[in-house]
Amino acid sequence: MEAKINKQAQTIDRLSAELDSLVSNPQSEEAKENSKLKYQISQLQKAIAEERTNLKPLEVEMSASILDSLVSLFTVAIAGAFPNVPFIKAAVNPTSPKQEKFGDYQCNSSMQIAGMLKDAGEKIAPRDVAKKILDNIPSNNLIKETTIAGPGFINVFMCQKYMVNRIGELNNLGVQYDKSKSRGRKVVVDYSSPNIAKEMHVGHLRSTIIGDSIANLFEAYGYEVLRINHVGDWGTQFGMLIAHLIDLFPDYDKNVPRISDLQKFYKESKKRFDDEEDFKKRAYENVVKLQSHDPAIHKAWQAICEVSRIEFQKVYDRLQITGLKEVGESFYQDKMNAVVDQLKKRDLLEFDDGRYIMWAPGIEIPLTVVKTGGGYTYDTSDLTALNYRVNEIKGDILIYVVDCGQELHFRQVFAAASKAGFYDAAQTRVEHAGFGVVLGEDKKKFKTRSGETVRLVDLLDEGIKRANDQLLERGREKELTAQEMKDAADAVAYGCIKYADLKSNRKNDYVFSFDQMLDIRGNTAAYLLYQLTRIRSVNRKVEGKITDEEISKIATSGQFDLADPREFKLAKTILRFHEILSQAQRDLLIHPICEWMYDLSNAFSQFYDKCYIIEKKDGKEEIKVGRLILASATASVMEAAFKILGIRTLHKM
Ligand SMILES: NC(=[NH2+])NCCC[C@H](N)C(=O)O
Repeated sequence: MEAKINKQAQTIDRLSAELDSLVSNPQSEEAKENSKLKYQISQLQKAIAEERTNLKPLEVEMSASILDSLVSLFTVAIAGAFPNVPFIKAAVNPTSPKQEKFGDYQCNSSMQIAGMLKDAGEKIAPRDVAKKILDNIPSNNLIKETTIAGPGFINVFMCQKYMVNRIGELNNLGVQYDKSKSRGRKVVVDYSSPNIAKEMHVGHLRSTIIGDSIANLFEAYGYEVLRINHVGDWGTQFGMLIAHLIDLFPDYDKNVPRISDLQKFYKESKKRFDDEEDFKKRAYENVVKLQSHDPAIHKAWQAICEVSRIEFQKVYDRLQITGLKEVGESFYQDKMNAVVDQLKKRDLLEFDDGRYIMWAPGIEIPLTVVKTGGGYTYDTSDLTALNYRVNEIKGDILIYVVDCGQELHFRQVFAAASKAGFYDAAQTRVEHAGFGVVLGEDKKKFKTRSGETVRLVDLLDEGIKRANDQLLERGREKELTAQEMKDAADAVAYGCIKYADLKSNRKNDYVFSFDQMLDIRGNTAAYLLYQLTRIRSVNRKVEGKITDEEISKIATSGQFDLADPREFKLAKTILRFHEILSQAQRDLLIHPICEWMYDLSNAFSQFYDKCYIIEKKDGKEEIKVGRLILASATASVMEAAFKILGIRTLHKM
């Protein structure tokens, strides 16, 4: 019985998440008009309602995310107030800065419920709906007060005592992540994934940066995260690369070939392939030999992979990307036969002009599973990889951080895999987290002045140079040691490159601009890292005047208040941490974390300008301990957020 309820609860969660992402997906704003989407939404609502009716009574689920807790409280209240309404999840949002005087959060479900009641023939004004909802709010320690505004909005004011306790806890324990939902669950994140023997380009940089922070996010909440580098290390192009390698480096199996420029090597091979008949023939033979594991040819292939790997690793080392495990396309070679056999057995493949294709439900273009001549494709290897990740690795969540250009490919693969029974969407969350292309400041494809692809190492070098120049401009070499200067330049350069990417909605194209990303006055890592050093230095003001123990005692007892509106605002922003991260896990969008960090830093500045840590009263100094606690809580959540973004913080800069 318990297990059944759990499963239903999970189904509701999943459906709600699907619904939320349909409704909140910014790109689908116009598409909302789209009747297909509307239908989907109403079907989802119905499905949720059905699950709900089997699952009574609803229970309040309080969590570290204040928003999620409020949603739960209101959801329960609505179910209690209107047991016959086919139930929806309460719509609660934090109020915008302009509306803050009307409340901290707002629930606007009353109108919708009144509409649903009206459809069912019952007339009741939204404001009366709101009253009834409020009568049914379960007792809790979160809400201080509520008001009904306008046509039936419910404004929620947060309880200060609750906030004080949570801030005190942050001071004493640091950020705590609720791991109850992640226990024993695995997340597979496929990211970076460059191609062997080709230059790793800015697209792979995006994938690396975004993928790494998605992986960090799930890991923070206790999931077992597998970071998979699905490198393109297989395919017919290796035939020609191997032929060229054998000609140029006959001792390839003894010494790592010194190919300094793989791009050039690739181009040379291609040219010979196109021009020389004999070379072409050898290239084809190599493909066959590679597939049949001919030892010498296999070694040549490995040598080429090794050269690439060394190049990739340079980028990973500099960006401090760790834990990324290479499981490339070649890994699935021997597993593809079995998958194709299964598909054939289930009669899912269609013979079409020499090749085997597979139609996936709802998708106009079929997958090519077997090429004319028997070879496999990118579709085949991804179907196989998905099957492996679900059924061998036992992943519960699969995430593919790959450019939006491959959106159709992933829709095909996911739909086909589900049709083939490789996974059940009710059990396994499988998502393509796509991202847009990188543009230069001229809004054209990102290239060097001479039109070449930008080498990532060069790009990173330039970042370091610019960050260093900036530090010199600010005269920092007078304060910092040589090592501190180097650390600062590294952290600022890589931090800024990462942050600039992460702060824009990944689905959009993104303009790469060093000037913007390094601007110490803008919403950049440079600015935020600097803010963090300031926040951390607050303690210095009271050095020798109060001990950490005394501070933590006050934090524990909750004997401080948030009387000044700037203190209150800062506390409220700090406490949105888990709400923001919970949404990020739902949407796989990182930019709201950056927006929140910027808000947090602004809230801190406003607080710090007006709320003095030491106040003079009748000629006596009074230490405002609550303010110290607020500053330390700010630093804790900010550091935690930087960690998730994969950005190293500094003590001095
Ligand atoms: N499972 C995957 N298909 N992952 C992404 C691979 C990306 C591919 N190597 C590329 O550079 O475009």
